[in-house]
Amino acid sequence: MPNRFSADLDVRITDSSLRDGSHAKRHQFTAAEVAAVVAALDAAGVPVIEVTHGDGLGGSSFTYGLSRTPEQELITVAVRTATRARIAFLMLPGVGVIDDIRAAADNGASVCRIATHCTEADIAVQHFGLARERGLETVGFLMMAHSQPPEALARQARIMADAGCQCVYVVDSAGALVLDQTGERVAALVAELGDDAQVGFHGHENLALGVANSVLAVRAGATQIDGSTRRFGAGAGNTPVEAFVGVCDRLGIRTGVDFFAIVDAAEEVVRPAMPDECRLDRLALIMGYAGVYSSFLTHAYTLARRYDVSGAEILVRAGQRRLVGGQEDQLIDIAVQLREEAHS
Ligand SMILES: CC[C@H](O)CC(=O)C(=O)O
Ligand SMILES: [Mn+2]
Repeated sequence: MPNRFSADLDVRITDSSLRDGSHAKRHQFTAAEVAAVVAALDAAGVPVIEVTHGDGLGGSSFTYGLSRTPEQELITVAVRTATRARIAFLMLPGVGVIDDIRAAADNGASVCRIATHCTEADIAVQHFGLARERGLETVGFLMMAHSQPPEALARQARIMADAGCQCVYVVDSAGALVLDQTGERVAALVAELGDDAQVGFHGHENLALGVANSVLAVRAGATQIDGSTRRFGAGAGNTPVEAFVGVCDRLGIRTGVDFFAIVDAAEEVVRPAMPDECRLDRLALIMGYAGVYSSFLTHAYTLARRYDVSGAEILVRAGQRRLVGGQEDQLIDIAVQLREEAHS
């Protein structure tokens, strides 16, 4: 397997349970839960662990959901707990501000991941610049990557790489990419970026393809893969790290993560921190099928109850409106509209 970036690993895994899982947890992590999960993942050899509000730095708000514990406190606890793993944070320009990056760096996080909708890479330019100035490793997230063809994504990846991004991710926010569609997008980025930046893949389980899509991403040249232990993430959850590690072991792809240790961590440490299993239920499947942003799931459940309308219908209409991350307030509009239609 070609690997241009590391002698020891074919793929570097980033565990997103403590960031993407924040959506499923409605942002209610305690410092003790973060310490326990980081200790277990670190001991299993997970090289990078992401810790932030689900919507990234600055996400704690009425629109996205208030955090129980300030995210900078969680980052600090994670940094203090990890012995080998690097701690990453996510930020969406506009949800967070540049001072949030400075604070995360001051608190010891060392991987800065900047996420934009996959047609809007240019809004991240100053953030990559600052992160590199601060000596942070940089990662770019092109979200909702199913919605653009490979060539368009590659052009956006180029913008990120030119701004100082060291690894651009194809982010399947809706869990909507199907097998070769993943490989084609990753391959387009690899061809565009060459030695200028690595390529990564972040999958969701809404069509039950997280592991398969991730393997195809690796075969197409991705060298960084995201997952969440026990699938703890938005929608039906993320690519399960423990299953991906097991599959990689079987395929001879070196991840550096101990399969049995991560399986134990999933069962004994991560599961107890989860409010429920992340399920491939009706709403999650609809998200994958209709191409809807995974983090809309908890909002759809809440609004369906509040307005006594169908959560499935909210998500179908969100797909028809082609809503992107950050447009959570439009879900309220859809729910109100459904309510009015039901009573007219
Ligand atoms: C709100 C940010 C979002 O959850 C990032 C992400 O993980 C994705 O788009 O899948
Ligand atoms: Mn995600």
